[in-house]
Amino acid sequence: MANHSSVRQRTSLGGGSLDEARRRLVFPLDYANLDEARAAATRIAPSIGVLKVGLELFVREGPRAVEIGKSLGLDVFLDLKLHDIPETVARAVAGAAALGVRYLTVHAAGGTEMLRRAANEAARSQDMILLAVTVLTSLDDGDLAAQGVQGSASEHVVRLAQLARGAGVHGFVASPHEVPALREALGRGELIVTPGIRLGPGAGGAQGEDQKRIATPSAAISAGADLLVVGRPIRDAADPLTTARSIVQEIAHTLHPPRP
Ligand SMILES: O=c1ccn([C@@H]2O[C@H](COP(=O)(O)O)[C@@H](O)[C@H]2O)c(=O)[nH]1
Repeated sequence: MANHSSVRQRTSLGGGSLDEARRRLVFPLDYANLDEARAAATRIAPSIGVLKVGLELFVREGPRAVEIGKSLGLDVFLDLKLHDIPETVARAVAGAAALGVRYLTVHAAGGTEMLRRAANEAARSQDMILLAVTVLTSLDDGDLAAQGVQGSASEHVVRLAQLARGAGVHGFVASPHEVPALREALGRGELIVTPGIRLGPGAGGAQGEDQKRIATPSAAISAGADLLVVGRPIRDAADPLTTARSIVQEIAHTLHPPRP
């Protein structure tokens, strides 16, 4: 099992300003087929650190989607959000490790035994980092109340992250809003990944699409996030590469503000 601080260290997020910022940007290959995904990945590759393969592409194309990132020399994040009985999840984690992915997600809500089996299986692979998805960024306090969850999304995120850490998971997916509470509860050594990133002033409310807990890249970095997942703001931009580059600049300036 990975030790307390090693997961964040293993991502090597330090280094030069622009290169460090680039390595923190995760681009989801949310495309309908391999050709579209490969074309987009090839175009955007110089400005990102990680390619994320999610349900849409993996369900259609399977492991060939993972090969896109590997062939471009990028870390691959397999975002399958596994949530099933412990035996089934453990065997799926072993399968993902065999594909050579760097990151893999499971749902923290799967419970202690499922998380423990997943973490043990992930630890067999030297390179794979298991991430526990806490509360999806598309949910807010009202959605959680409708599911019978007591308290705020932030409280639930911390509760689930603590459960996952107790089971041996040291990386977490949450919205930028919960990062300060997670850092306070878990310390600096854990890896925190934040989707729900939106650009510009609209990030305060209007431009979230189905995302409900959103923030700008600079707000996420200031809050203490390690990796930022930015999908549609790049994918659907008129010029995706320029948009990705400007996000990298924003991350770099937030990490290392220019001296006055
Ligand atoms: O809580 C979560 C967990 C995962 N995601 C994934 O991140 C991207 C976000 O895409 P956008 O287009 O930037 O909204 C997407 O692949 C999700 O499956 C998430 O959004 N929230």
